[in-house]
Amino acid sequence: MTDKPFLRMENIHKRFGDLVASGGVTLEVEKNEIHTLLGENGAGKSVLMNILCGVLAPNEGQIVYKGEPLRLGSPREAIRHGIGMVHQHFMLVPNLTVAENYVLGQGTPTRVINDREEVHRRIRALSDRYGLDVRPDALIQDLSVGEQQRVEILKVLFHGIDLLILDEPTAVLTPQETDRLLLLLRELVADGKTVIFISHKLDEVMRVSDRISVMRDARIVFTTAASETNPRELARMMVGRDVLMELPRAAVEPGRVVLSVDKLSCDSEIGLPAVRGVSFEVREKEIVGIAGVSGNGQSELALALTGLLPVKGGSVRLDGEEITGLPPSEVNRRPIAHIPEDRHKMGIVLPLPLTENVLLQRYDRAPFSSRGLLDFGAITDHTRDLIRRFRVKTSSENERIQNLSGGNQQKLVVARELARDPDFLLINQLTRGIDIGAMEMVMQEVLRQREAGRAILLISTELEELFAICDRILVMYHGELVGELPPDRSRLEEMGLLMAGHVGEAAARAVAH
Ligand SMILES: Nc1ncnc2c1ncn2[C@@H]1O[C@H](COP(=O)(O)OP(=O)(O)OP(=O)(O)O)[C@@H](O)[C@H]1O
Repeated sequence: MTDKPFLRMENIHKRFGDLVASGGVTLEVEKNEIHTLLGENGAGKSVLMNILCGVLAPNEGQIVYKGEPLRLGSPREAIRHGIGMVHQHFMLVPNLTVAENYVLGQGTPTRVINDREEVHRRIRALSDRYGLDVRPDALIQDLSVGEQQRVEILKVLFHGIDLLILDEPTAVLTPQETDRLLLLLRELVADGKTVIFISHKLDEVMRVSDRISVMRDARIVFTTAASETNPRELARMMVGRDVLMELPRAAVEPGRVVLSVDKLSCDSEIGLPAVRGVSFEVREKEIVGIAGVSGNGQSELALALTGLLPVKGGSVRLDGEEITGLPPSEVNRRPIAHIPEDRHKMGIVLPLPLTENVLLQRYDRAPFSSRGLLDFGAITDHTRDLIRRFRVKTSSENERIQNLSGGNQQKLVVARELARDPDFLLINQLTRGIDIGAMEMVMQEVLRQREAGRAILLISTELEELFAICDRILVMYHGELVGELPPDRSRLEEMGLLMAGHVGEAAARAVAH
């Protein structure tokens, strides 16, 4: 046993203009461990990992890997050294098969690339070994998010990696998929691999990690064995203060009905029944939650409410006006704000600066334009105000939004939508990718919207988020609303039963309350 670590990133500096993303980071990772990187949004976790996998070059510092200095010119070189990364946003080509995607990564010897049977055989063998359920000839576009995640992981294994980096792999997974992934990571480590894991979810970090390092302001400030810490200490190390999560809620009486949905039905994009006759109302000064395992019609419900998916039956009324089936451009003229599930697909335009992303769908409205002319002063002032209020980490309002960290992109989308002054606020996954300190701030902002009289529908797979801010929670299962519960943590078990479709059992538990 040598005392040299498996990996040492030493005094790593990375600057983008004036912005310091790594300010002299030193990180040591031992062979055969799961080492978690924690830190606030924009702390520099992804940048550091992008340096380790050859996507970015550091300005200073060195990497020593397996006792040798490592200089990487590209991800391909990193893969050749056995280092592979699964990024926050999947990098698969949707209209190619799994096997075709794998051989696109050129780290594989040419002989194998040319031998389709051999590629398929290796994929099947790895899939069987780790129970990944990946079919080599499946088209990526036909796979669920969880399946695509497994395809990404198997891709890295296919290239023979020893050090696997996963950047927020559980952000879009269901709790069941997360459990499965965490087990897989332990199996990989038992098989001699080493894992670096990034997540904002402290419970899973505590469950899976051997050691944990916390980044703050572009540096590592704390490294510990998981067995010697707890979520509270980790939160404090990340954010620099205690994080409460018990948010003060003003007692307000719900007012008039703002959104009224009656027997609404719609199909999914591939034509299967997704929402089956759901009815509910959302009133002023009320946050109504929709809980459910993802894939039970919640996404389609959000799209149907905003005109992005055709309605098959039923009606949607906003402020008493029938808006069922209106095209998105018309819905957008109504006082609705929408925080979408997938910010990259719907929330933002990556190559545009923050100012123009704030302006999306509002370029023809005061205060951003008057008499057909854009008022750049007003746009800049408004964007700066959002950046300040929501503590979005960016070098300036003119930065392209793609250069912001994932959590900071989400904060900007939330800030933009809350500032629209809507009557009805539709939120599908509020805190996806957001760190725990910012999560508290964002949830407080949503509560403020409630007090200001908005009607809010919060669709979420995060039960903690729903319990923290909702007034009542509806549970969706197989396209139907199967129950309603108060946001009372003692009813968690009932909620779990409803989410799994065990309506009768849940009703039996409810009698006990
Ligand atoms: N290509 C780039 N150009 C300019 N700035 C960048 C670029 N890439 C990253 N940054 C900046 O570097 C800082 C660190 O970003 P990074 O993505 O590493 O954060 P993170 O810790 O992974 O955050 P999150 O938890 O939100 O994913 C951020 O302020 C980000 O805006």
